[in-house]
Amino acid sequence: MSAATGHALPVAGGRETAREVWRLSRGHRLRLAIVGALGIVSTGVNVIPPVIIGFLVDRVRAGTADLGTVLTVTAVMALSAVLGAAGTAVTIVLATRVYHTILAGLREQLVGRAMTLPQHLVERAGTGDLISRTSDDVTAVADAAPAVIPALTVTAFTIVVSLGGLAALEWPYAAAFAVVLPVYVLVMRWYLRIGPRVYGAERAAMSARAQQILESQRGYATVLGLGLTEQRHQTVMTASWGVAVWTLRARAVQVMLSLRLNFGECLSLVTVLVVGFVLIEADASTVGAATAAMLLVLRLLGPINELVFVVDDLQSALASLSRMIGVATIPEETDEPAATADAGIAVRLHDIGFRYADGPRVFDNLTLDIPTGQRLAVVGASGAGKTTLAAVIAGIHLPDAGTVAQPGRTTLITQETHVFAGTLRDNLTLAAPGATDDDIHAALDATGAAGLLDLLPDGLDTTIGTGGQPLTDAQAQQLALARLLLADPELAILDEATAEAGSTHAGLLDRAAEVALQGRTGLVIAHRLSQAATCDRIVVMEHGRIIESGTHDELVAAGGVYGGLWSAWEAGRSMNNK
Ligand SMILES: Nc1ncnc2c1ncn2[C@@H]1O[C@H](COP(=O)(O)OP(=O)(O)OP(=O)(O)O)[C@@H](O)[C@H]1O
Repeated sequence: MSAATGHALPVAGGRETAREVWRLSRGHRLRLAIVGALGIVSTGVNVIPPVIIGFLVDRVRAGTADLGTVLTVTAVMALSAVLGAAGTAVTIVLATRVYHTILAGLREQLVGRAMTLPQHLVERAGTGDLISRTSDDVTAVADAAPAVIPALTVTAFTIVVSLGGLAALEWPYAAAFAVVLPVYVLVMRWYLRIGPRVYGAERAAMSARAQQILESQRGYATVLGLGLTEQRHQTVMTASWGVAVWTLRARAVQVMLSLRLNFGECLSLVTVLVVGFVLIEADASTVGAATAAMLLVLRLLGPINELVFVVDDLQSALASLSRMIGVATIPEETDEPAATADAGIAVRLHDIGFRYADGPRVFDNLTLDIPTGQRLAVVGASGAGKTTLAAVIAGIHLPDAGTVAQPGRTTLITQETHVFAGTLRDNLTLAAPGATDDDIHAALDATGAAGLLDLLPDGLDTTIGTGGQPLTDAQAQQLALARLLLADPELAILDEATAEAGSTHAGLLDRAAEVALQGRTGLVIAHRLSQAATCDRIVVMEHGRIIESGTHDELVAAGGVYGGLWSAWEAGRSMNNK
Protein backbone atom coordinates (compact mmCIF):
# COMPACT_ATOMS: atom_id res chain seq x y z
CA MET A 1 0.00 0.00 0.00
CA SER A 2 1.23 3.48 -0.78
CA ALA A 3 1.40 5.71 2.24
CA ALA A 4 1.15 9.47 2.24
CA THR A 5 2.62 11.58 5.02
CA GLY A 6 0.64 14.78 5.58
CA HIS A 7 0.01 16.18 2.12
CA ALA A 8 3.18 14.68 0.63
CA LEU A 9 2.89 12.52 -2.46
CA PRO A 10 2.53 8.80 -1.66
CA VAL A 11 5.50 6.55 -0.91
CA ALA A 12 5.24 2.90 -1.98
CA GLY A 13 5.49 0.25 0.74
CA GLY A 14 8.05 -2.60 0.61
CA ARG A 15 5.69 -5.11 -0.99
CA GLU A 16 4.41 -2.65 -3.56
CA THR A 17 7.99 -1.67 -4.46
CA ALA A 18 8.99 -5.33 -4.88
CA ARG A 19 5.88 -6.05 -6.96
CA GLU A 20 6.51 -3.07 -9.22
CA VAL A 21 10.21 -3.93 -9.70
CA TRP A 22 9.22 -7.52 -10.53
CA ARG A 23 6.69 -6.23 -13.04
CA LEU A 24 9.27 -3.91 -14.60
CA SER A 25 11.74 -6.81 -14.86
CA ARG A 26 9.40 -8.59 -17.27
CA GLY A 27 11.30 -9.19 -20.50
CA HIS A 28 14.68 -9.24 -18.67
CA ARG A 29 14.22 -12.37 -16.58
CA LEU A 30 16.26 -14.68 -18.82
CA ARG A 31 19.19 -12.28 -18.58
CA LEU A 32 18.71 -12.18 -14.81
CA ALA A 33 18.92 -16.00 -14.68
CA ILE A 34 22.15 -15.91 -16.73
CA VAL A 35 23.57 -13.33 -14.31
CA GLY A 36 22.77 -15.67 -11.41
CA ALA A 37 24.40 -18.72 -13.03
CA LEU A 38 27.52 -16.78 -14.04
CA GLY A 39 27.79 -15.31 -10.52
CA ILE A 40 27.81 -18.76 -8.89
CA VAL A 41 30.45 -20.14 -11.29
CA SER A 42 32.80 -17.14 -11.00
CA THR A 43 32.64 -16.98 -7.20
CA GLY A 44 33.09 -20.77 -7.01
CA VAL A 45 36.33 -20.39 -8.98
CA ASN A 46 37.51 -17.72 -6.51
CA VAL A 47 37.49 -20.26 -3.66
CA ILE A 48 40.22 -22.36 -5.35
CA PRO A 49 43.30 -20.19 -4.43
CA PRO A 50 42.94 -20.42 -0.59
CA VAL A 51 42.35 -24.16 -0.75
CA ILE A 52 45.32 -24.79 -3.03
CA ILE A 53 47.61 -22.62 -0.86
CA GLY A 54 46.62 -24.80 2.13
CA PHE A 55 47.50 -27.85 0.03
CA LEU A 56 50.93 -26.34 -0.78
CA VAL A 57 51.62 -25.51 2.88
CA ASP A 58 50.99 -29.15 3.86
CA ARG A 59 53.24 -30.43 1.03
CA VAL A 60 56.02 -28.03 2.08
CA ARG A 61 55.73 -29.09 5.75
CA ALA A 62 55.81 -32.75 4.72
CA GLY A 63 58.85 -32.04 2.53
CA THR A 64 57.11 -33.43 -0.55
CA ALA A 65 56.80 -30.20 -2.48
CA ASP A 66 59.01 -29.93 -5.53
CA LEU A 67 59.24 -27.38 -8.34
CA GLY A 68 56.49 -29.17 -10.26
CA THR A 69 54.09 -28.82 -7.29
CA VAL A 70 54.84 -25.12 -6.94
CA LEU A 71 54.44 -24.55 -10.69
CA THR A 72 51.14 -26.48 -10.77
CA VAL A 73 49.80 -24.56 -7.77
CA THR A 74 50.86 -21.26 -9.36
CA ALA A 75 49.26 -22.17 -12.71
CA VAL A 76 45.98 -23.24 -11.05
CA MET A 77 45.91 -20.02 -9.00
CA ALA A 78 46.63 -17.85 -12.04
CA LEU A 79 43.99 -19.62 -14.11
CA SER A 80 41.35 -19.41 -11.39
CA ALA A 81 42.17 -15.71 -10.85
CA VAL A 82 41.75 -14.99 -14.58
CA LEU A 83 38.56 -17.06 -14.89
CA GLY A 84 37.12 -15.61 -11.66
CA ALA A 85 37.90 -12.02 -12.68
CA ALA A 86 36.55 -12.49 -16.21
CA GLY A 87 33.37 -14.21 -14.97
CA THR A 88 32.85 -11.54 -12.30
CA ALA A 89 33.37 -8.73 -14.82
CA VAL A 90 30.86 -10.21 -17.28
CA THR A 91 28.38 -10.80 -14.43
CA ILE A 92 28.68 -7.18 -13.29
CA VAL A 93 28.36 -5.76 -16.81
CA LEU A 94 25.27 -7.87 -17.51
CA ALA A 95 23.71 -7.04 -14.15
CA THR A 96 24.39 -3.32 -14.64
CA ARG A 97 22.71 -3.40 -18.05
CA VAL A 98 19.60 -5.11 -16.73
CA TYR A 99 19.51 -2.69 -13.77
CA HIS A 100 19.71 0.40 -15.95
CA THR A 101 17.15 -0.91 -18.44
CA ILE A 102 14.69 -1.57 -15.62
CA LEU A 103 15.46 1.84 -14.11
CA ALA A 104 14.92 3.55 -17.48
CA GLY A 105 11.48 1.90 -17.68
CA LEU A 106 10.62 3.16 -14.22
CA ARG A 107 11.91 6.65 -15.00
CA GLU A 108 9.72 6.82 -18.11
CA GLN A 109 6.70 5.69 -16.13
CA LEU A 110 7.50 8.22 -13.39
CA VAL A 111 7.89 11.18 -15.72
CA GLY A 112 4.80 10.15 -17.70
CA ARG A 113 2.73 10.01 -14.51
CA ALA A 114 4.26 13.20 -13.10
CA MET A 115 3.22 15.09 -16.25
CA THR A 116 -0.41 13.99 -15.91
CA LEU A 117 -0.83 14.22 -12.15
CA PRO A 118 -3.92 16.15 -11.09
CA GLN A 119 -2.85 19.66 -10.21
CA HIS A 120 -4.62 19.52 -6.84
CA LEU A 121 -2.35 16.63 -5.77
CA VAL A 122 0.82 18.44 -6.82
CA GLU A 123 -0.29 21.71 -5.22
CA ARG A 124 -1.20 20.00 -1.97
CA ALA A 125 2.13 18.19 -1.77
CA GLY A 126 4.19 21.12 -3.02
CA THR A 127 5.98 21.18 -6.38
CA GLY A 128 9.33 20.65 -4.60
CA ASP A 129 8.26 17.14 -3.57
CA LEU A 130 7.57 16.15 -7.17
CA ILE A 131 10.73 17.80 -8.49
CA SER A 132 12.85 16.13 -5.84
CA ARG A 133 11.41 12.72 -6.77
CA THR A 134 12.02 13.16 -10.47
CA SER A 135 15.56 14.52 -9.91
CA ASP A 136 17.26 13.78 -6.53
CA ASP A 137 15.64 10.36 -6.13
CA VAL A 138 16.30 9.24 -9.70
CA THR A 139 19.96 10.30 -9.26
CA ALA A 140 20.20 8.46 -5.93
CA VAL A 141 18.89 5.22 -7.46
CA ALA A 142 21.12 5.51 -10.56
CA ASP A 143 24.21 6.43 -8.49
CA ALA A 144 23.75 3.38 -6.28
CA ALA A 145 24.39 1.09 -9.28
CA PRO A 146 28.24 1.02 -9.22
CA ALA A 147 28.28 0.08 -5.53
CA VAL A 148 25.18 -2.06 -5.24
CA ILE A 149 25.39 -4.23 -8.33
CA PRO A 150 28.92 -5.70 -8.01
CA ALA A 151 28.43 -6.29 -4.31
CA LEU A 152 24.97 -7.80 -4.53
CA THR A 153 25.76 -10.06 -7.46
CA VAL A 154 29.08 -11.33 -6.08
CA THR A 155 28.84 -11.08 -2.29
CA ALA A 156 25.92 -13.36 -1.66
CA PHE A 157 27.45 -16.11 -3.84
CA THR A 158 30.89 -15.70 -2.22
CA ILE A 159 29.45 -16.15 1.27
CA VAL A 160 27.62 -19.35 0.36
CA VAL A 161 30.50 -20.85 -1.65
CA SER A 162 33.17 -19.94 0.97
CA LEU A 163 31.14 -21.38 3.84
CA GLY A 164 30.85 -24.59 1.80
CA GLY A 165 34.63 -24.52 1.30
CA LEU A 166 35.27 -24.09 5.05
CA ALA A 167 32.98 -27.00 5.86
CA ALA A 168 34.78 -29.14 3.25
CA LEU A 169 38.15 -28.45 4.96
CA GLU A 170 37.10 -29.35 8.53
CA TRP A 171 33.58 -28.79 9.83
CA PRO A 172 34.78 -27.05 13.08
CA TYR A 173 36.09 -24.14 10.96
CA ALA A 174 32.70 -23.59 9.39
CA ALA A 175 31.06 -24.10 12.81
CA ALA A 176 33.42 -21.54 14.41
CA PHE A 177 32.60 -19.00 11.77
CA ALA A 178 28.89 -19.80 11.97
CA VAL A 179 29.05 -18.98 15.70
CA VAL A 180 30.35 -15.50 14.86
CA LEU A 181 27.76 -14.87 12.12
CA PRO A 182 24.99 -13.85 14.59
CA VAL A 183 27.16 -10.82 15.46
CA TYR A 184 26.76 -9.69 11.86
CA VAL A 185 23.04 -10.44 11.97
CA LEU A 186 22.74 -8.21 15.06
CA VAL A 187 24.75 -5.45 13.35
CA MET A 188 22.52 -5.74 10.28
CA ARG A 189 19.32 -5.66 12.36
CA TRP A 190 20.51 -2.59 14.26
CA TYR A 191 21.35 -0.96 10.98
CA LEU A 192 18.07 -1.83 9.30
CA ARG A 193 16.20 -0.37 12.26
CA ILE A 194 18.09 2.96 12.28
CA GLY A 195 19.16 3.36 8.63
CA PRO A 196 15.86 3.73 6.74
CA ARG A 197 14.49 6.23 9.24
CA VAL A 198 17.58 8.44 9.03
CA TYR A 199 17.89 8.20 5.23
CA GLY A 200 14.16 8.78 4.76
CA ALA A 201 14.36 11.89 6.97
CA GLU A 202 17.43 13.08 5.04
CA ARG A 203 15.55 12.80 1.74
CA ALA A 204 12.43 14.46 3.18
CA ALA A 205 14.61 17.35 4.46
CA MET A 206 16.03 17.70 0.93
CA SER A 207 12.50 17.84 -0.50
CA ALA A 208 11.51 20.52 2.01
CA ARG A 209 14.59 22.57 1.13
CA ALA A 210 13.86 22.26 -2.62
CA GLN A 211 10.29 23.41 -1.96
CA GLN A 212 11.38 26.49 0.02
CA ILE A 213 13.99 27.52 -2.57
CA LEU A 214 11.49 27.05 -5.39
CA GLU A 215 8.82 29.09 -3.63
CA SER A 216 11.28 31.92 -2.94
CA GLN A 217 12.25 31.99 -6.62
CA ARG A 218 8.70 31.80 -7.95
CA GLY A 219 7.38 34.43 -5.60
CA TYR A 220 10.43 36.65 -5.99
CA ALA A 221 8.40 39.71 -6.99
CA THR A 222 6.06 39.25 -4.01
CA VAL A 223 8.99 38.67 -1.67
CA LEU A 224 10.60 41.94 -2.82
CA GLY A 225 7.30 43.80 -2.86
CA LEU A 226 6.43 42.86 0.72
CA GLY A 227 10.02 43.21 1.99
CA LEU A 228 10.11 39.51 2.91
CA THR A 229 13.69 38.90 1.76
CA GLU A 230 15.02 38.39 5.27
CA GLN A 231 12.11 36.15 6.24
CA ARG A 232 12.51 33.95 3.12
CA HIS A 233 16.24 33.84 3.76
CA GLN A 234 15.59 32.55 7.28
CA THR A 235 13.09 29.95 6.01
CA VAL A 236 15.58 28.62 3.45
CA MET A 237 18.32 28.68 6.14
CA THR A 238 16.12 26.64 8.50
CA ALA A 239 15.32 24.12 5.75
CA SER A 240 19.03 23.87 4.80
CA TRP A 241 19.95 23.40 8.45
CA GLY A 242 17.44 20.55 8.57
CA VAL A 243 19.31 18.91 5.66
CA ALA A 244 22.66 19.45 7.41
CA VAL A 245 21.39 17.91 10.67
CA TRP A 246 19.97 14.81 8.98
CA THR A 247 23.04 14.42 6.76
CA LEU A 248 25.26 14.51 9.87
CA ARG A 249 23.05 11.93 11.58
CA ALA A 250 23.22 9.71 8.51
CA ARG A 251 27.03 9.92 8.47
CA ALA A 252 27.18 9.22 12.25
CA VAL A 253 25.17 6.05 11.66
CA GLN A 254 27.75 5.01 9.03
CA VAL A 255 30.65 5.56 11.44
CA MET A 256 28.95 3.48 14.15
CA LEU A 257 28.35 0.79 11.57
CA SER A 258 32.07 0.67 10.68
CA LEU A 259 33.01 0.26 14.37
CA ARG A 260 30.61 -2.65 14.80
CA LEU A 261 31.89 -4.31 11.62
CA ASN A 262 35.51 -4.02 12.79
CA PHE A 263 34.51 -5.76 16.00
CA GLY A 264 32.87 -8.59 14.04
CA GLU A 265 35.96 -8.94 11.85
CA CYS A 266 38.29 -9.18 14.84
CA LEU A 267 36.04 -11.76 16.52
CA SER A 268 35.86 -13.94 13.37
CA LEU A 269 39.64 -14.04 12.85
CA VAL A 270 40.41 -14.72 16.52
CA THR A 271 37.78 -17.49 16.74
CA VAL A 272 38.97 -19.35 13.63
CA LEU A 273 42.62 -18.89 14.68
CA VAL A 274 41.94 -20.35 18.15
CA VAL A 275 39.92 -23.24 16.65
CA GLY A 276 42.76 -23.93 14.19
CA PHE A 277 45.31 -23.90 17.02
CA VAL A 278 43.24 -26.32 19.12
CA LEU A 279 42.62 -28.66 16.15
CA ILE A 280 46.30 -28.75 15.16
CA GLU A 281 47.34 -29.35 18.78
CA ALA A 282 44.90 -32.28 18.87
CA ASP A 283 46.18 -33.55 15.49
CA ALA A 284 42.66 -33.05 14.10
CA SER A 285 43.74 -30.64 11.38
CA THR A 286 46.82 -29.75 9.40
CA VAL A 287 48.60 -26.37 9.27
CA GLY A 288 47.69 -26.29 5.57
CA ALA A 289 43.95 -26.71 6.34
CA ALA A 290 44.17 -24.01 9.06
CA THR A 291 45.94 -21.69 6.57
CA ALA A 292 43.24 -22.36 3.96
CA ALA A 293 40.52 -21.74 6.58
CA MET A 294 42.06 -18.40 7.63
CA LEU A 295 42.42 -17.34 3.99
CA LEU A 296 38.80 -18.31 3.30
CA VAL A 297 37.62 -16.35 6.35
CA LEU A 298 39.68 -13.34 5.27
CA ARG A 299 38.12 -13.72 1.85
CA LEU A 300 34.68 -13.83 3.40
CA LEU A 301 35.12 -10.76 5.58
CA GLY A 302 35.47 -8.43 2.62
CA PRO A 303 32.20 -9.48 0.99
CA ILE A 304 30.36 -9.49 4.34
CA ASN A 305 31.48 -5.92 5.08
CA GLU A 306 30.61 -4.99 1.55
CA LEU A 307 27.19 -6.55 1.94
CA VAL A 308 26.54 -4.43 5.03
CA PHE A 309 27.77 -1.32 3.22
CA VAL A 310 25.67 -2.25 0.24
CA VAL A 311 22.71 -2.52 2.56
CA ASP A 312 23.61 1.08 3.38
CA ASP A 313 23.52 2.18 -0.27
CA LEU A 314 20.63 -0.16 -0.85
CA GLN A 315 18.63 1.43 1.96
CA SER A 316 19.25 4.87 0.59
CA ALA A 317 18.40 3.77 -2.96
CA LEU A 318 15.33 1.86 -1.74
CA ALA A 319 14.06 4.95 0.10
CA SER A 320 14.34 6.84 -3.20
CA LEU A 321 12.94 3.94 -5.22
CA SER A 322 9.83 3.70 -3.07
CA ARG A 323 9.32 7.46 -3.43
CA MET A 324 9.64 7.13 -7.24
CA ILE A 325 7.29 4.15 -7.38
CA GLY A 326 4.88 5.97 -5.04
CA VAL A 327 4.38 8.62 -7.74
CA ALA A 328 4.69 6.34 -10.77
CA THR A 329 1.84 4.15 -9.51
CA ILE A 330 -0.62 6.85 -8.41
CA PRO A 331 -3.78 5.52 -10.06
CA GLU A 332 -5.42 7.56 -12.79
CA GLU A 333 -8.59 9.11 -11.44
CA THR A 334 -10.86 7.26 -13.80
CA ASP A 335 -12.62 5.02 -11.28
CA GLU A 336 -15.56 7.30 -10.72
CA PRO A 337 -17.67 7.64 -13.81
CA ALA A 338 -17.68 11.28 -14.88
CA ALA A 339 -21.00 12.90 -14.30
CA THR A 340 -22.73 13.71 -17.56
CA ALA A 341 -24.84 16.73 -18.17
CA ASP A 342 -28.25 16.51 -19.85
CA ALA A 343 -28.61 17.12 -23.56
CA GLY A 344 -28.39 20.82 -24.28
CA ILE A 345 -26.41 21.48 -21.10
CA ALA A 346 -22.63 21.78 -21.60
CA VAL A 347 -21.64 22.33 -17.97
CA ARG A 348 -23.52 21.22 -14.88
CA LEU A 349 -22.25 21.87 -11.36
CA HIS A 350 -24.49 20.23 -8.80
CA ASP A 351 -24.19 21.11 -5.11
CA ILE A 352 -20.42 21.29 -5.24
CA GLY A 353 -18.21 22.03 -2.26
CA PHE A 354 -14.54 22.99 -2.42
CA ARG A 355 -11.82 24.13 -0.07
CA TYR A 356 -8.14 24.77 -0.66
CA ALA A 357 -5.75 22.66 1.35
CA ASP A 358 -4.55 25.07 4.08
CA GLY A 359 -6.89 27.65 2.60
CA PRO A 360 -10.44 28.90 2.91
CA ARG A 361 -13.63 27.02 2.10
CA VAL A 362 -14.64 28.62 -1.19
CA PHE A 363 -17.84 26.80 -2.26
CA ASP A 364 -20.71 25.10 -0.43
CA ASN A 365 -23.68 23.69 -2.35
CA LEU A 366 -22.90 25.68 -5.49
CA THR A 367 -25.11 24.78 -8.44
CA LEU A 368 -24.74 26.17 -11.97
CA ASP A 369 -25.80 25.10 -15.48
CA ILE A 370 -24.35 26.48 -18.72
CA PRO A 371 -26.47 25.56 -21.75
CA THR A 372 -24.55 24.38 -24.82
CA GLY A 373 -23.42 27.30 -26.94
CA GLN A 374 -24.13 29.89 -24.27
CA ARG A 375 -21.52 32.48 -23.37
CA LEU A 376 -21.61 33.02 -19.63
CA ALA A 377 -19.77 35.79 -17.80
CA VAL A 378 -18.83 35.56 -14.14
CA VAL A 379 -18.29 38.83 -12.30
CA GLY A 380 -17.61 39.61 -8.66
CA ALA A 381 -15.23 41.26 -6.27
CA SER A 382 -11.69 39.99 -5.81
CA GLY A 383 -11.70 36.78 -3.78
CA ALA A 384 -15.34 35.98 -4.65
CA GLY A 385 -14.24 32.61 -6.13
CA LYS A 386 -14.29 33.30 -9.89
CA THR A 387 -10.87 31.80 -10.66
CA THR A 388 -11.59 28.83 -8.41
CA LEU A 389 -14.87 28.24 -10.26
CA ALA A 390 -13.02 28.25 -13.59
CA ALA A 391 -10.47 25.74 -12.24
CA VAL A 392 -13.19 23.45 -10.88
CA ILE A 393 -15.05 23.47 -14.20
CA ALA A 394 -11.79 22.83 -16.08
CA GLY A 395 -11.16 19.81 -13.82
CA ILE A 396 -7.99 21.26 -12.27
CA HIS A 397 -9.47 21.35 -8.77
CA LEU A 398 -11.66 18.46 -7.64
CA PRO A 399 -14.65 19.41 -5.51
CA ASP A 400 -14.99 17.60 -2.18
CA ALA A 401 -18.77 17.41 -2.58
CA GLY A 402 -21.27 17.37 -5.43
CA THR A 403 -20.71 16.60 -9.10
CA VAL A 404 -19.19 18.40 -12.07
CA ALA A 405 -20.09 17.56 -15.66
CA GLN A 406 -18.26 19.27 -18.46
CA PRO A 407 -17.42 18.44 -22.10
CA GLY A 408 -14.34 16.28 -22.61
CA ARG A 409 -12.64 18.90 -24.74
CA THR A 410 -12.24 21.93 -22.53
CA THR A 411 -9.57 24.61 -22.74
CA LEU A 412 -8.79 27.04 -19.95
CA ILE A 413 -6.79 30.20 -20.49
CA THR A 414 -5.62 31.51 -17.17
CA GLN A 415 -4.20 34.76 -15.92
CA GLU A 416 -0.70 33.30 -16.15
CA THR A 417 -0.02 32.38 -19.75
CA HIS A 418 3.12 30.32 -20.00
CA VAL A 419 5.25 30.68 -23.10
CA PHE A 420 7.16 27.43 -23.60
CA ALA A 421 10.79 27.58 -24.66
CA GLY A 422 10.64 26.63 -28.35
CA THR A 423 9.53 28.07 -31.67
CA LEU A 424 6.37 30.07 -32.13
CA ARG A 425 5.04 27.14 -34.21
CA ASP A 426 5.75 24.68 -31.36
CA ASN A 427 3.92 26.92 -28.94
CA LEU A 428 0.87 27.14 -31.16
CA THR A 429 0.60 23.49 -32.13
CA LEU A 430 0.96 22.15 -28.58
CA ALA A 431 -2.70 21.28 -28.35
CA ALA A 432 -3.17 20.66 -32.09
CA PRO A 433 -0.15 18.71 -33.36
CA GLY A 434 -1.72 18.19 -36.79
CA ALA A 435 -2.21 21.91 -37.51
CA THR A 436 -0.72 23.13 -40.81
CA ASP A 437 1.02 26.47 -41.31
CA ASP A 438 -2.17 27.70 -43.05
CA ASP A 439 -4.21 26.79 -39.93
CA ILE A 440 -1.67 28.62 -37.78
CA HIS A 441 -1.76 31.76 -39.95
CA ALA A 442 -5.57 31.69 -39.92
CA ALA A 443 -5.61 31.42 -36.11
CA LEU A 444 -3.10 34.28 -35.74
CA ASP A 445 -5.13 36.41 -38.16
CA ALA A 446 -8.38 35.67 -36.33
CA THR A 447 -6.96 36.66 -32.95
CA GLY A 448 -5.33 39.81 -34.36
CA ALA A 449 -1.85 38.44 -33.69
CA ALA A 450 -0.72 38.26 -37.32
CA GLY A 451 1.32 41.47 -36.83
CA LEU A 452 3.43 39.57 -34.31
CA LEU A 453 4.98 37.60 -37.16
CA ASP A 454 6.46 40.81 -38.62
CA LEU A 455 8.17 41.53 -35.30
CA LEU A 456 9.81 38.11 -35.10
CA PRO A 457 12.98 37.62 -37.18
CA ASP A 458 12.26 34.03 -38.25
CA GLY A 459 8.46 34.17 -38.31
CA LEU A 460 6.94 30.93 -37.05
CA ASP A 461 10.44 29.46 -36.58
CA THR A 462 11.51 32.17 -34.11
CA THR A 463 12.46 30.79 -30.72
CA ILE A 464 10.37 32.39 -28.00
CA GLY A 465 10.09 31.85 -24.25
CA THR A 466 13.08 31.30 -21.96
CA GLY A 467 16.30 32.13 -23.81
CA GLY A 468 14.40 33.28 -26.91
CA GLN A 469 12.53 36.35 -28.13
CA PRO A 470 10.64 37.88 -25.19
CA LEU A 471 6.88 38.44 -25.59
CA THR A 472 4.73 41.00 -23.80
CA ASP A 473 1.91 39.75 -21.58
CA ALA A 474 -0.66 40.86 -24.18
CA GLN A 475 1.22 39.00 -26.98
CA ALA A 476 1.41 35.87 -24.82
CA GLN A 477 -2.33 36.17 -24.23
CA GLN A 478 -2.99 36.49 -27.97
CA LEU A 479 -0.91 33.38 -28.57
CA ALA A 480 -2.94 31.53 -25.96
CA LEU A 481 -6.16 32.54 -27.74
CA ALA A 482 -4.75 31.47 -31.13
CA ARG A 483 -3.75 28.16 -29.53
CA LEU A 484 -7.32 27.78 -28.28
CA LEU A 485 -8.65 28.34 -31.81
CA LEU A 486 -6.34 25.62 -33.12
CA ALA A 487 -7.34 23.19 -30.34
CA ASP A 488 -11.02 23.90 -31.14
CA PRO A 489 -12.51 22.78 -27.78
CA GLU A 490 -16.23 22.44 -27.05
CA LEU A 491 -15.89 24.60 -23.96
CA ALA A 492 -13.55 27.59 -23.68
CA ILE A 493 -12.90 29.13 -20.28
CA LEU A 494 -11.21 32.51 -20.29
CA ASP A 495 -9.79 33.82 -17.06
CA GLU A 496 -7.35 36.36 -18.41
CA ALA A 497 -6.77 39.80 -16.99
CA THR A 498 -3.62 41.16 -18.48
CA ALA A 499 -4.90 44.49 -19.79
CA GLU A 500 -6.28 47.50 -18.01
CA ALA A 501 -9.76 48.65 -18.99
CA GLY A 502 -9.72 51.22 -21.76
CA SER A 503 -6.18 50.41 -22.94
CA THR A 504 -5.49 49.47 -26.55
CA HIS A 505 -4.61 46.01 -25.33
CA ALA A 506 -7.96 45.58 -23.62
CA GLY A 507 -9.85 46.29 -26.86
CA LEU A 508 -7.51 44.02 -28.82
CA LEU A 509 -7.81 41.14 -26.38
CA ASP A 510 -11.57 41.55 -26.09
CA ARG A 511 -11.85 41.20 -29.88
CA ALA A 512 -9.49 38.19 -29.91
CA ALA A 513 -11.50 36.55 -27.13
CA GLU A 514 -14.73 37.26 -29.02
CA VAL A 515 -13.37 35.32 -32.04
CA ALA A 516 -11.99 32.51 -29.89
CA LEU A 517 -15.37 31.96 -28.27
CA GLN A 518 -17.40 31.85 -31.48
CA GLY A 519 -19.22 28.59 -32.16
CA ARG A 520 -18.61 27.04 -28.73
CA THR A 521 -19.78 27.20 -25.13
CA GLY A 522 -17.86 29.91 -23.29
CA LEU A 523 -17.20 30.84 -19.70
CA VAL A 524 -15.64 34.26 -19.28
CA ILE A 525 -14.26 35.35 -15.94
CA ALA A 526 -14.91 39.00 -16.60
CA HIS A 527 -12.29 41.23 -15.07
CA ARG A 528 -13.58 44.11 -17.21
CA LEU A 529 -17.32 44.72 -17.37
CA SER A 530 -17.05 45.35 -21.13
CA GLN A 531 -16.34 41.62 -21.42
CA ALA A 532 -19.45 40.73 -19.42
CA ALA A 533 -21.81 43.07 -21.27
CA THR A 534 -21.38 41.17 -24.56
CA CYS A 535 -22.13 37.75 -23.02
CA ASP A 536 -25.48 35.90 -23.21
CA ARG A 537 -25.80 35.65 -19.45
CA ILE A 538 -24.01 37.01 -16.42
CA VAL A 539 -23.71 35.55 -12.94
CA VAL A 540 -22.51 37.66 -10.03
CA MET A 541 -20.52 35.91 -7.32
CA GLU A 542 -19.98 36.95 -3.72
CA HIS A 543 -18.14 34.83 -1.11
CA GLY A 544 -18.40 31.71 -3.27
CA ARG A 545 -22.15 32.06 -3.91
CA ILE A 546 -24.09 33.15 -6.98
CA ILE A 547 -26.14 36.14 -5.90
CA GLU A 548 -27.46 37.36 -9.27
CA SER A 549 -28.02 35.74 -12.66
CA GLY A 550 -29.50 37.15 -15.89
CA THR A 551 -28.77 39.01 -19.09
CA HIS A 552 -26.91 42.32 -18.99
CA ASP A 553 -30.12 44.26 -19.59
CA GLU A 554 -32.07 42.31 -16.98
CA LEU A 555 -29.41 42.83 -14.32
CA VAL A 556 -28.96 46.51 -15.09
CA ALA A 557 -32.75 46.99 -14.96
CA ALA A 558 -32.94 45.09 -11.65
CA GLY A 559 -30.57 47.66 -10.14
CA GLY A 560 -28.82 45.10 -7.91
CA VAL A 561 -25.11 44.50 -7.37
CA TYR A 562 -24.41 44.21 -11.10
CA GLY A 563 -26.47 47.34 -11.79
CA GLY A 564 -24.33 49.22 -9.28
CA LEU A 565 -21.09 47.88 -10.74
CA TRP A 566 -22.23 48.82 -14.24
CA SER A 567 -23.15 52.40 -13.24
CA ALA A 568 -19.73 52.78 -11.58
CA TRP A 569 -18.04 51.34 -14.67
CA GLU A 570 -19.91 53.69 -17.00
CA ALA A 571 -19.14 56.67 -14.79
CA GLY A 572 -15.44 55.71 -14.84
CA ARG A 573 -15.51 55.41 -18.61
CA SER A 574 -17.11 58.82 -19.17
CA MET A 575 -14.56 60.38 -16.75
CA ASN A 576 -11.76 58.81 -18.81
CA ASN A 577 -13.25 60.07 -22.04
CA LYS A 578 -13.50 63.67 -20.84
N1 LIG B 1 -4.11 28.39 -4.27
C1 LIG B 1 -4.85 28.87 -3.27
N2 LIG B 1 -4.64 28.41 -2.02
C2 LIG B 1 -5.38 28.85 -0.98
N3 LIG B 1 -6.36 29.77 -1.09
C3 LIG B 1 -6.62 30.25 -2.31
C4 LIG B 1 -5.88 29.83 -3.46
N4 LIG B 1 -6.35 30.48 -4.54
C5 LIG B 1 -7.36 31.28 -4.09
N5 LIG B 1 -7.52 31.14 -2.76
C6 LIG B 1 -8.53 31.79 -1.91
O1 LIG B 1 -9.81 31.34 -2.36
C7 LIG B 1 -10.74 32.40 -2.38
C8 LIG B 1 -11.29 32.59 -3.78
O2 LIG B 1 -10.20 33.02 -4.63
P1 LIG B 1 -10.34 33.22 -6.20
O3 LIG B 1 -8.97 33.47 -6.72
O4 LIG B 1 -11.11 32.09 -6.76
O5 LIG B 1 -11.20 34.54 -6.27
P2 LIG B 1 -11.40 35.50 -7.53
O6 LIG B 1 -12.80 35.94 -7.45
O7 LIG B 1 -10.95 34.83 -8.77
O8 LIG B 1 -10.41 36.68 -7.19
P3 LIG B 1 -9.53 37.57 -8.22
O9 LIG B 1 -10.49 38.36 -9.04
O10 LIG B 1 -8.71 38.42 -7.32
O11 LIG B 1 -8.71 36.59 -9.03
C9 LIG B 1 -9.99 33.64 -1.86
O12 LIG B 1 -10.25 33.75 -0.48
C10 LIG B 1 -8.53 33.30 -2.09
O13 LIG B 1 -7.72 33.90 -1.12
